[in-house]
Amino acid sequence: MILKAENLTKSFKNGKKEHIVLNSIDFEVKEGEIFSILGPNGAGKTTLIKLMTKLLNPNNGSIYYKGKNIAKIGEKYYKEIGCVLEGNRNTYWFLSSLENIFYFGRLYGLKDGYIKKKGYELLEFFELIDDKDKKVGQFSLGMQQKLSIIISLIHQPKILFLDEPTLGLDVVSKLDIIDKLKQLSKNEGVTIILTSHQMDVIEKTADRVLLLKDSKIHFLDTIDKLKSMYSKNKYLLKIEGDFTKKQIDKYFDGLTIGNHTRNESYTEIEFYTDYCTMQQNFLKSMINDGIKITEFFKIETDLEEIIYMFLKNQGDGQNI
Ligand SMILES: Nc1ncnc2c1ncn2[C@@H]1O[C@H](COP(=O)(O)OP(=O)(O)OP(=O)(O)O)[C@@H](O)[C@H]1O
Repeated sequence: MILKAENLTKSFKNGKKEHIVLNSIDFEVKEGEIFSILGPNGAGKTTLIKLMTKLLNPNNGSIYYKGKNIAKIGEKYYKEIGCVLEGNRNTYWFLSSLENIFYFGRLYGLKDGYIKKKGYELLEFFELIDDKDKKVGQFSLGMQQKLSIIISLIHQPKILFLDEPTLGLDVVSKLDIIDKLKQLSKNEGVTIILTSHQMDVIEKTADRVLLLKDSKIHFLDTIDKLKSMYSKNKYLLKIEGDFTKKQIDKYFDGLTIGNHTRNESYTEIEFYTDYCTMQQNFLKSMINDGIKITEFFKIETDLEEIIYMFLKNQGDGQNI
């Protein structure tokens, strides 16, 4: 475990009212993992990142880095972490990428020789080496984001915090950044803590996800666990000819019906069920009644759908 939050509470004053964003939450981040923070708009994801990077102080509770309270570590903590918050204010547009790297490297107190070596290494790794002398103002969004990440890695932090790292990026840039983050975590052992609203990014990167809602943690585990706990079996059945409403009611009695299409030549029905035996029984009786089934398969529920239903149901997973 590299980071631990204990009884963490953060509220903001909204006029005379106190708005509690995080209410006494506890969690641990494992060394080298990619840890994703999810939640609806305003859930407190950025606030949590700001608390972990000491840009904000909690009202209550503590965060421990390798067992030490970050409030007591002082400036040294910033040598252990790197951070890219949302937006492109992290770099200077009138400077080249290499000049930006030197500027920020020197702010960390690093020697020029080291900055050059590490800077070139990172520029190579992120495939920006050919653009080292180009002004950042001429960079695409994807290139700017890569440079921001390079800068946040120049002092070899143990933890990298990223707030919406792939926001606004095209598919290629997004996949490229995802690939680099995975390599950093798996090969270099960098712990990555990120927020994102893009479920494909979470699904491709995260070892574990923390789901925030209503100032509490509703889930903290792997995506597979989330899927196995909250995804219901969703199936599609296609049959020849028009299936009457009466027939649907007869055969699908007790099952949740999703989208369905009916026309003269075929009927397509999506339905949810948890019970294998029930499916088999109703399929059997359909076949016995001479109904011709042309397709029958399970539809994978994607993460976006699961999270949506999970949050809609207050995280209790009922009705999914
Ligand atoms: N400095 C601040 N002063 C007052 N309220 C704040 C401050 N920072 C955040 N908040 C409030 O705290 C809540 C959580 O904000 P935060 O930005 O952490 O949410 P988020 O989960 O990152 O949202 P989003 O997904 O929209 O980026 C919001 O209601 C926001 O208005």
